[in-house]
Amino acid sequence: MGITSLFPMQEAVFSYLQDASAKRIVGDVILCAPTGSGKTLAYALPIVQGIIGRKLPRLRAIIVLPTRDLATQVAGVFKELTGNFGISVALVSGATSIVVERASLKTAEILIATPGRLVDHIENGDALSLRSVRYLVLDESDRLLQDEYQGWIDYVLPLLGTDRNLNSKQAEQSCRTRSTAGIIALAIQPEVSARAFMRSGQTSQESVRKVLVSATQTKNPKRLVRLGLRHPKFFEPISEREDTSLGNNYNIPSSLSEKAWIIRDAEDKPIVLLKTLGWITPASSDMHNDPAAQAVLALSGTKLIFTKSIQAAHRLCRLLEIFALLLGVEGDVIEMSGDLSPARRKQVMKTVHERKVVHPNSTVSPHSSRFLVVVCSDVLARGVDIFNMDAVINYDVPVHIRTYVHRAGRTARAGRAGTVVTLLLSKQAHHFREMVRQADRGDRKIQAKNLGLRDEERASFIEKLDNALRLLRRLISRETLGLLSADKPLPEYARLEVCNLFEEMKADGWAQNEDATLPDDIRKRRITESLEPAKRGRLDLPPGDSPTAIPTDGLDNIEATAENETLGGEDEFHDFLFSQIARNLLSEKTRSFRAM
Ligand SMILES: Nc1ncnc2c1ncn2[C@@H]1O[C@H](COP(=O)(O)OP(=O)(O)OP(=O)(O)O)[C@@H](O)[C@H]1O
Repeated sequence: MGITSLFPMQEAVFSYLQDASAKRIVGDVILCAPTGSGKTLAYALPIVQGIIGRKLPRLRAIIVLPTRDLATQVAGVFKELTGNFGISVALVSGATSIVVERASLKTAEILIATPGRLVDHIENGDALSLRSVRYLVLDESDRLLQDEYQGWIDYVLPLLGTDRNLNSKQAEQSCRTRSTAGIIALAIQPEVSARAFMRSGQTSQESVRKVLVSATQTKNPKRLVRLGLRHPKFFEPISEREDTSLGNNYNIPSSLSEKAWIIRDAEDKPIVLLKTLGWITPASSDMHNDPAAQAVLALSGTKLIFTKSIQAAHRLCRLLEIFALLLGVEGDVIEMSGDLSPARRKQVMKTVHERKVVHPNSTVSPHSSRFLVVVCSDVLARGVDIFNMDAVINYDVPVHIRTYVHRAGRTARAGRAGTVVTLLLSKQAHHFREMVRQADRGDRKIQAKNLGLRDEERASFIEKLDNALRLLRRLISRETLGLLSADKPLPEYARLEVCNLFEEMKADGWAQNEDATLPDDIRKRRITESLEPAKRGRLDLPPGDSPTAIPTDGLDNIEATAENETLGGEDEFHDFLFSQIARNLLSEKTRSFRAM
């Protein structure tokens, strides 16, 4: 693991939990610390410490995470920590068959689970005794407390620390009643009722400590109350602000540099992205005056590009694959989204962690000077720990500040430097500014710049972009018709088509690398094709391919995203309720990690 000392936040949480366990102090924990600040170890260490030396192997801790990928990641951390102590860690997330999972439950002392799979195992009466459970951790708690997941809480909570023969239907019923009563009481008379509510109904869970972990803790009282927290202890970073009663719920690492490029014309967006990636550079004479020149990130290294949907990620990935060939840049572009098969996702994650090349037709071996660009949907936005991520680019603006915080948090982890760049259309800039302002981030600033293309630049590049988009359209169209696998790297025929654009691009000086040549496999194939027209005909696209609509920036309709970005009235109501609870109940709140 290579960790020599603990971060202050980890020390604070560790010593509190150790002390509280030793003295049998009742109290749950709410940990709200920046992305990449080591929250996993903060709760994992005290849990493991508490189990070491226990003679009877029993299930002592359940850690719940919202996705399979995150559960797998956290299970890895626990396995590393417990390796030398013979503590059994089980993972139930659907990553392996239910039979294999069931077998692992028999001896499990620490269980890492996704909510659905956890309920499945309990419902099926699998070898899962919850009687000795002492910790319930909700990692990414705000996500786990969202509506679509809440069923699992109602189901699991009443069973913790009890014999499992408690009728689950009864338990569910009692919990529902309690929650509804609680929220109504809070709304009417926050101070008195909520205290009484939090004290009540804890009979079955007295011995279970709940730990809520996120960089963006929920402020929604309805969601918090149903957990029946007891004397919650808040851990959050020191705030300079006077009014800290609500705490800073959106934590950004201090080593993160935040930028936003405002783009006037939607169709310039892909070109601005290429510039930001350092794939195309402005003429050297412009370097001092052109803001784009200062905007460019280092070409090498690993970057993560977020798009608004699975489809958008796929299109952008394809487009970048095409441009990587056209511009002769040395690196790899890969896609990561929920649409990929589990095997492919695993392979991509391995690649990202190891920074290796996965494309079978990639000819260059892994090297630090080669870049790796991962284009993804929000599947990678939360919790995923990628050690060597140099920058995050929001190609599509995030629709909520929470999403912004988590996406940005994939870089600048564990005190390292990192950059997040958000590409904004002029129309979106106002909303984005408002969203950031409402997040109440103290003195943090996002460096914003207008970043258009000069007319001559646009004139010279737009034709290449059009050609690339035409090729992209045909690719997508073939995938839609089921003639191509969207799960594979750029197919052969598309790479051949790229040849036709390549020389043109190079002649016009757009190639990032002056000496760029086509990869050998394409060059050889191209010569063969030109000698054998019959064969070439087979590779060409059918004439009837219908183009897929690619509006505005040439990729998708961005304006639709901007319109969806509003904070609902319900959120405001919950914010109000939460503020009441926070002021009235949580006076024990820890204001700094050190001042415990
Ligand atoms: N004390 C430490 N010293 C050095 N590195 C550490 C330390 N603790 C944790 N790390 C490393 O910091 C990285 C981030 O840790 P972790 O994934 O727990 O962050 P997190 O706070 O949960 O982030 P997120 O909110 O994004 O989920 C990991 O690679 C981890 O190994």
